[in-house]
Amino acid sequence: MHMLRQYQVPLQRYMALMDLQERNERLFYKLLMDNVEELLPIVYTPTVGEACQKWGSIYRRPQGLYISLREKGRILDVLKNWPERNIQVIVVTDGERILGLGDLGCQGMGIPVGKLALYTALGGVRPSACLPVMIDVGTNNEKLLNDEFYIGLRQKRANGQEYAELMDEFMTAVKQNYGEKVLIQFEDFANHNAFELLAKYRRTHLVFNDDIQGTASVVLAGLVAALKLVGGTLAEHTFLFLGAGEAGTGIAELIALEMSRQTKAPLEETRKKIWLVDSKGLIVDSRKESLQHFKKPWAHEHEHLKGLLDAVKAIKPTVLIGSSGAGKTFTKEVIEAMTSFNEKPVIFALSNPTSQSECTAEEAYQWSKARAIFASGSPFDPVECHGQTFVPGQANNAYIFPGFGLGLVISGAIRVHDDMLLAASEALARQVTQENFDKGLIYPPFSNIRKISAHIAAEVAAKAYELGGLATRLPRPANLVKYAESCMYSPNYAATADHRELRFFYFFSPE
Ligand SMILES: O=C([O-])CC(=O)C(=O)O
Ligand SMILES: [Mg+2]
Repeated sequence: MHMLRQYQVPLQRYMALMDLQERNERLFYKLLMDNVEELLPIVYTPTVGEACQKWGSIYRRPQGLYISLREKGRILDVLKNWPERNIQVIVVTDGERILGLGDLGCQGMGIPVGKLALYTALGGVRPSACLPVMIDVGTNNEKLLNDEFYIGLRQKRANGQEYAELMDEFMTAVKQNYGEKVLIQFEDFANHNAFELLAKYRRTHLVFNDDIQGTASVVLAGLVAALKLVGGTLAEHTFLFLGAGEAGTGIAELIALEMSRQTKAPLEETRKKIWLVDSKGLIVDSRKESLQHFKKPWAHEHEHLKGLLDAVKAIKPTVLIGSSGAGKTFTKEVIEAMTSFNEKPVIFALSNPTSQSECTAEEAYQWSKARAIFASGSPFDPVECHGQTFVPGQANNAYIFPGFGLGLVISGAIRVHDDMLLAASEALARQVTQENFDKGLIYPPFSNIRKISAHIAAEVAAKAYELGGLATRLPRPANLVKYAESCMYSPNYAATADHRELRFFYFFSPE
């Protein structure tokens, strides 16, 4: 840590950490686990975003498996080249929508690498059981296509049938090579592919879309916790989203589902409490014909309004959620409007990395006269405002996916069910202590994440057992929290450490 801290530039810390991961994986994880709050912003958002933007020019080692269009027809062979056989979690991207940074092509590999580092550090999945995959179908990013250090295919993105066939070959090969209990996490695909891939493979594979489902679960947990501070039930609140893509519609649907469970009202009714704004304005019934299918359920009766501010003034939401990937869109006027009709406006600026955040923590607290309940996707430092210190929450799917995946792995689950997302969400919300609430926190600190993940894993596994046939690890362990904890990788040197590491250890140790 002393050496890392001497680097002033976050990207240099990132590179030093990636070198350490290659050189001494165990020490890398020990460091990450013991200093999670300090190192998360390096290994993960925001720094990982910058790393992806510069991936080609900081490249040292592959770190994961690159599968390109040129391997079409041979993907199974390519998978067999990966040195580890016993894979439990794959994070795969095609790089088309990396965080809120857009199409970064092959350089998006940084995201699967970072997510899987968190699977191990925060969720306790063994490092050797994690496989980062980049499906390289080209990029539409001109700057990258002309960049001498770009490492991917220099062509425009394949789409349509060619794309679908490549993905299908990959999905089939994964199941053939690793069996049906391997978890495939889709990450940072563009909207037009993300929804389709999830719908297509959720019935045949163990798949989880982190941007749709993970984000939904973490935000619902934060909202449930926020209700303790603002009062009322979910159904008594009105929600407005800026951004109607994977995150926005995913969160909206999970909120509607939870409302429907609580009030017994049908989904079509509970959805009406939720409004979405996209790049063309408020989503309303008169736009229905031209809307993409995942936006249609949110086209309620209302006159069409073009801007966010007009929508805020007309809908008067109690909760405002930014999920558009576009930074600086929660302006002073928008936050002041939210504050004019809410005692405590709930404001979530979810887009990543920090540069794409809809507003900063400081802006949210200043413009709301310190009344906002604020959370963001990327971390912000505590803010001094009106003589008080506010610690913003980090509504990031990193709270959910490591524990969620662990729960699937330890129960031997073969499918993901929406009820598991609600269970994960409840488990996370339950981990917020009175002490946290007293400080205005709606998420527990990341320093407790291993314990939080064990609880999430236990609830997800419990659901898998409850939902008959989804869990294949039998018999069901009696105490699932203890069982989850006992399964978690820890970076200690055990007596059975492999020879290479032992040699390394003895050579350098003074004894
Ligand atoms: O990676 C993150 O920090 C959260 C996420 O999934 C995204 O922004 O796409
Ligand atoms: Mg993502």
